Amino acid sequence: MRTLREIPALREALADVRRRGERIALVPTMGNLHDGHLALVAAARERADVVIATIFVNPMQFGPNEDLDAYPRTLEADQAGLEAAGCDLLFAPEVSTVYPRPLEAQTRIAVPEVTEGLCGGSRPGHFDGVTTIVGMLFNLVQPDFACFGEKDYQQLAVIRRMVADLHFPIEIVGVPIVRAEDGLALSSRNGYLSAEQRAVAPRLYQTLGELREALEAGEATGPTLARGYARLQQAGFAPDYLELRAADLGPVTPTTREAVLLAAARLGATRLIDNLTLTLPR
Ligand SMILES: Nc1ncnc2c1ncn2[C@@H]1O[C@H](COP(=O)(O)OP(=O)(O)OP(=O)(O)O)[C@@H](O)[C@H]1O
Ligand SMILES: CC(C)(CO)[C@@H](O)C(=O)[O-]
Ligand code: BAL
Repeated sequence: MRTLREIPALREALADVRRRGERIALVPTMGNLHDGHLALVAAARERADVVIATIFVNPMQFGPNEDLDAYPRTLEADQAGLEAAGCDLLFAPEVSTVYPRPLEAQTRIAVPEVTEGLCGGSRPGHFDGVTTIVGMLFNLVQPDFACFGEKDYQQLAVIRRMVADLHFPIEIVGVPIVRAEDGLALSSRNGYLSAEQRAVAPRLYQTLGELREALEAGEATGPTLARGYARLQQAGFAPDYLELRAADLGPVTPTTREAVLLAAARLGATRLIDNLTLTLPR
C-alpha cells in the first residue's frame, strides 16, 4: 500500500487507475483505525478494483471546545491495519495541503434540513465541515463508491443528500455498526474512557435496545423516551439527545413504520453516539 501526502501525487496515481478502467472505492476516515473502519475497507474491497482510504483529522468539523488537539493520531499502526485489510492507497494530507487559506476564507458546502437537530444541533457547524471535506475528497478521488458507517447515522444521511443535490456520480454505501462484545459501538473516542467509564459505556446500547423493544411492542413514544433518558442519566451519562425519527430522519408520523432511535451522550468528557433501527407497529 502506498501512502500519499500531496494532491499532485494522488492525481497521478488515480490517472493510472482510470486509464486501466478500474473501479475506485473511497473510505474517508479520521484515523486511529479499529474494526469498524476495517469493515468499511472490506465493503469497499467487495465492490471495487482499487480501494483508497483517507486519514485526515478535519479541523473544520470540530467546534472550538472540542477534541481536535487530543484526537488520537496513530498513522503507523493505521498504515499496517489498512495494508492487512487490502487497502491499495492511503491519502493522508497535512491540514495546510487541504486548507491552504485560513478556515474562515474556505469555500464550504452546507446541506440544509437533514443537518438540523441531533448532532447538527449539539455540534453547530459540524456537518458543514463534514460535507466540505467529503465533497473535496469526492472531487479529488472521483470514486465510483464511497463507504460510510451507519454508526454516524445522520452523517450518512447528510452525505446521501449532498450527493443527490450536487449530482455526484458516486454510489454511497452504508456499512452496519461494528460493536464490541458487550455491545458498545467501536469508536476512536472509546480510547478516552477510563476503565470505570468503559464498564458503563455499553449501557447506551443496552438502553437503546430496551427502548426499541418497548416501541416495537406499541408503547407510547414520549414516556418511553423519557424513561430511556432517565436511565442514561442514572447510569452516569449526560445525554445530548435521545430521539425517535423516521428512518430518513424526518419526523415520526402515524404512518411511519421504519424508524431509528438515535442518541448522543457524554460520559465525563467523552461524547458517544449510537443508534438502532426499528419497525413501529401498525
Ligand atoms: N463501529 C463502527 N462501525 C461501522 N462504522 C464505523 C464505526 N465507527 C466508525 N465508523 C465509520 O468510520 C468512518 C470514519 O469514522 P471516524 O474516523 O470518525 O471513526 P470513529 O471511530 O467514529 O471516530 P469518532 O470517535 O471520531 O466518531 C465513518 O464513516 C464512521 O461512520
Ligand atoms: C467522514 C469523515 C472522515 C469526514 O472528516 C468524518 O466525519 C468521520 O470520520 O466520520
Ligand atoms: N465520526 C464523525 C467525526 C466526528 O465526530 O467529528
